[in-house]
Amino acid sequence: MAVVRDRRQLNLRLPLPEISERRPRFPLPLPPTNLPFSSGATTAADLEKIEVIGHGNGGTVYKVQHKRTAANYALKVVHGDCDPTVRRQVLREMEILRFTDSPFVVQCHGIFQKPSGDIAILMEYMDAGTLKTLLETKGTFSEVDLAGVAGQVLNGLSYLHSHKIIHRDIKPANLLVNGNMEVKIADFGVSKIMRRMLDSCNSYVGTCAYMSPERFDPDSHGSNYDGYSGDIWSLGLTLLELYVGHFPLLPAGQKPDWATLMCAICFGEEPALPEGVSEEFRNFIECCLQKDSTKRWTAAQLLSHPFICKQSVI
Ligand SMILES: Nc1ncnc2c1ncn2[C@@H]1O[C@H](COP(=O)(O)OP(=O)(O)OP(=O)(O)O)[C@@H](O)[C@H]1O
Repeated sequence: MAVVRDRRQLNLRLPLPEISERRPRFPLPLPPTNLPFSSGATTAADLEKIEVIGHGNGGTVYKVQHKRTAANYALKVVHGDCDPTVRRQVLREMEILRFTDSPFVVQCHGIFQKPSGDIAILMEYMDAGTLKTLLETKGTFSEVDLAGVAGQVLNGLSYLHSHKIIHRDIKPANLLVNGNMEVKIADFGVSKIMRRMLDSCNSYVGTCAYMSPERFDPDSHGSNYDGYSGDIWSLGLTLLELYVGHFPLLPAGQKPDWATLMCAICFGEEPALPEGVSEEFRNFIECCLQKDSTKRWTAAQLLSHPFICKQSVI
């Protein structure tokens, strides 16, 4: 991780990706404009760094406060001289975040670039951490809580998939939570925008523990799988992990190495739920974790599953 320098003089002149033939043609809404940073005259000097939230592959995320409004935000800062792969991931994340506008996807409030090339993405601040940290600090989730989580993530995935965006890295650490227990999808560094109907989605990116069998071993599952169903597999594993308290394809405490994961995901039994769970939850998880991706339900279909619908009418 590169040393973090002072970036108070960031300005708002970011050369956003060129409109080209390969840009998506779908009418994604632009981010809302009623933001404290919508004026080109505003600089990142208006933000005060409060603390470091965490470090990722791509840089450092700070909690910052807007001096005039006292509103809190998260600022992800990435060095201009970072590894080219990391830079590509940040640009991809920017490209997606600046277009998406859903209550179930973390909101982007602005993008800054320094002449040095350092980039900063200003996002809404999710003050309760991630589903991973909640699992670690508060323990496993009840079925009722999981139905709430699943409904929100499915709404986010349904939005993304309807705009031809595949997340490709759904896991507890990439689902942010705020104090109202609102869950939002974040971290689009390895996502893919399906620009044309025939785009294939078989590249090996994302966290392999949550990868679907067809992504792990595309040759055995046909090389042109659509990718959307891979997000559903990852969601199923995520929910199961939040329920049982450990990565569900391996015994508790076992560290997953690549070969063990490959065997568990591609050749192991379909992940099973423990005794005592409701029939709705068991069936919901089965709909997500079908090894045959063509049998997996879509995000839109899962939103009508009794496990989700039953909870929303209680
Ligand atoms: N909008 C946000 N609000 C609150 N915390 C955030 C926000 N965005 C990211 N974080 C937190 O900041 C930390 C670093 O995030 P970042 O996205 O840079 O890396 P990562 O997801 O941990 O790892 P990587 O991107 O390398 O997979 C994580 O703990 C993440 O949960």
